[in-house]
Amino acid sequence: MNEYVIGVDLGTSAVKVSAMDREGQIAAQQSYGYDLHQPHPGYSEQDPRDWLYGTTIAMDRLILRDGLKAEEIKGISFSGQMHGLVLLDADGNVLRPAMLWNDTRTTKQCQEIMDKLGDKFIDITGNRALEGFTLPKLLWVKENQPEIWAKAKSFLLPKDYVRFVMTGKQAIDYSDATGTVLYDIKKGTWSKEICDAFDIPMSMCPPLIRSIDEAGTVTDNYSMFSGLKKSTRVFGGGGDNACGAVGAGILKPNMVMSSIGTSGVVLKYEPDANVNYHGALQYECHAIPDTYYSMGVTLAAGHSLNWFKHTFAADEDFTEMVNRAAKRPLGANGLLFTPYVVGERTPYADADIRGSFIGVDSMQNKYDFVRAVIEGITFSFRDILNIYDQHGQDFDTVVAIGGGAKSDFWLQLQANIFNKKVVSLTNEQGPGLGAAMLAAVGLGWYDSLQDCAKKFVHFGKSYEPQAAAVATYNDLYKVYHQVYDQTKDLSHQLMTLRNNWD
Ligand SMILES: Nc1ncnc2c1ncn2[C@@H]1O[C@H](COP(=O)(O)OP(=O)(O)O)[C@@H](O)[C@H]1O
Ligand SMILES: O=C(CO)[C@@H](O)[C@H](O)COP(=O)(O)O
Repeated sequence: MNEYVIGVDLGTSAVKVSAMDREGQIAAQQSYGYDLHQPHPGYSEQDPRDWLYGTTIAMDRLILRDGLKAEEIKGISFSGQMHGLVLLDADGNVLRPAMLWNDTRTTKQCQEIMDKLGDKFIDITGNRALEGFTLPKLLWVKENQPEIWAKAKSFLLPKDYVRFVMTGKQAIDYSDATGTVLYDIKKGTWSKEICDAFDIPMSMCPPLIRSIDEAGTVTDNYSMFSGLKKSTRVFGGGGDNACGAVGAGILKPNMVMSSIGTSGVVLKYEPDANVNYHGALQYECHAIPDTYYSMGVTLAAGHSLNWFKHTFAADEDFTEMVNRAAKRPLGANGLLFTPYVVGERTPYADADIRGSFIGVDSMQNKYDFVRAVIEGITFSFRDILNIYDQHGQDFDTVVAIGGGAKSDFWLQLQANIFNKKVVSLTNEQGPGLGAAMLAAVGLGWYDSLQDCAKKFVHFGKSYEPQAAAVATYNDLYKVYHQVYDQTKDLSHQLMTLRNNWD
């Protein structure tokens, strides 16, 4: 009999499920898309039921369309979009739409957190309070929706909610717990000090589990709807970037990952909890037990390109649009784009900054604009790499994952803008692959994630920096780097006007 593990990658644009055999070969994949709701500037929400339906339908299709037998599915684990607040009542019902990682309505609450605890907050959590994180969202609900807050008994993160419905048990894994900023990174527990400071009952924080720990088995109900066997073992899983890093083989300090999904991420493996970037980068528990990672996040990486496509090239094929942009000259005929279309997180924690095109010229065409968007997103990653440079961190290889890594052009562009070797994976399902590996190790198929990586992770093509392009992009980056400072006052004035119109 064949035996499979399933990695569920609960992304922002879609859920992708991948079935893998013991040798790390992909047996089948399915995905299901869902909407993002942005009812006001800075708001970003999804209905947790959409994640649930999407995951169940995708899982059903693995069985009905791809012919996997339910009894062959031995284990399931998750990779989830991080930080999103799913608020539950005493019976485990969802109380309001989930507030996502790119929801930036909580600037006031972040300020209050930092005013009250300051550096102590960074010491405890490893992070500054930023709008996307879960604690400020809890405080926002408490302040603005007291009738909902009164019913709230616990909270979960996105993938933990899907796992809860699957198994009937609530838990959060350590890699996602750090992203709540309610977690004490040195003690390895929920922080009583932070909960007390902001009057969050400790009882709201669910039990903590490791990414490779068994969280339960499939409930009667979920078995009936999904076609999964009740004996299927379900493992903790991790935040999407931790899982992406596992699936990309980022298992030692000299390697860095770049991920172009809805968000953009530059991530580095860290062996212990003592490295201090003073909040300039996020610091999180890894999905590999007792290890950590740091990262910087561009809020709208793939999201900027998707926005441009929906708005100006809705009828075009995505790949064709990117291929046409690749044929435009380096630097898009003098057009620069900053990807701050939903505000920014790293290096500018600024909810009110907005994107701009600088250098618009009547000789440019639509594909210069697409190219400028792609180049601008990649320059924003270089801003993050600069922070690592400033902290004396050195590495020579970047492993690229995410939807953006499907494009040869974008992979080469990363090598040229970063001036580093960029390596792709033979299958770019980084986070889903990482999630499947967590289930494989949880089941005992492998002794460790490092062992599992030897079978499951396969590096693909390498992209070396091209000297002439590197020089051109160095010059352009010097201009790009000034755009934030020179446009922030204008963006803030516009945001004040918009808020008055609402
Ligand atoms: N062929 C392609 N070329 C370049 N970028 C792509 C391509 N296909 C998808 N993308 C980008 O990848 C992003 C989706 O990446 P993915 O890792 O699936 O996101 P998420 O996990 O956030 O749902 C999209 O926002 C899109 O901009
Ligand atoms: O906020 C973060 C990390 O801190 C994001 O990376 C989210 O975890 C969403 O990821 P994608 O949907 O872009 O994969």
